[in-house]
Amino acid sequence: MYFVKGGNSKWMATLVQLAGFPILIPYYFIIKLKNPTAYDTCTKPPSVLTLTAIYVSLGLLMAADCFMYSIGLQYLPVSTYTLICASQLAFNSVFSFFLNSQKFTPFIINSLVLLTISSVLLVFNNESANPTRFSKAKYAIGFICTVAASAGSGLMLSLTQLCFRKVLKRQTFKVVMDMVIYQGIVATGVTMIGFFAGGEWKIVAVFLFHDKMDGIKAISMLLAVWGFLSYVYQHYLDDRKSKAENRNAIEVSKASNTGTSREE
Ligand SMILES: Nc1ncnc2[nH]cnc12
Repeated sequence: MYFVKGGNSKWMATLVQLAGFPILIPYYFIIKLKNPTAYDTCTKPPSVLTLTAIYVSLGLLMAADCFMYSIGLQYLPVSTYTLICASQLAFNSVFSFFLNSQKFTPFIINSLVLLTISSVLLVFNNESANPTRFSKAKYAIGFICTVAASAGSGLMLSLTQLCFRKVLKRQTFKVVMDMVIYQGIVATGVTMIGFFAGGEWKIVAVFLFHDKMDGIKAISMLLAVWGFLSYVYQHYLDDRKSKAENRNAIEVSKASNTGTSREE
């Protein structure tokens, strides 16, 4: 809406993607008062230097990512942009495979194939996509930036998970909230510097947008939704399996306890 109605500041568009994190701060303290054990940890935390390095690098990655999303939003129609963004699931799976040993099951592969096809279809669809607003070159820049941003999102999530596993070694409420808030502070701070240093002060308010939906976009959207559902279904199966395994483990441990007490 902002760009369609004449807004021109990429920094401003980036800022609105990032600046919402303070809404979590009251929740952070309310939970602390209500449930102090959510903050308990047994292991020694990493040094301040290590934590700072993690928050700053992930914060910078997040700011760069949102800036590229802003370029994509500026040069692409919203439906095209949104469909390309669906590829972040695929990127997330690939990075999770390499960084966090996530497995590729048939449902995940199905999801990846569909999401990739759905995004690739859009490359051939730039004729009808908002023909008057931007040139082919800008469409290409928007496309590349949105794909790069989607890859960046997948990378960022996988790196965050890697940090939780290998460096922070915990996933308590506090550790997760610290990550979200400090990463948000770094990303918002960097973006504000860019906004003021770049001199992009003038903001045009916008209220409405209209975006055409044609045949290829509809098919692309269908594939993206199908791919996404496949991905969600795999997670549902994983969740069910892990719950069943937990139940079995509890039953086995109960049975072995009963056996031991009878022998005694
Ligand atoms: N994951 C994401 N997808 C699309 N746009 C975004 N802006 C910030 N994060 C985003």
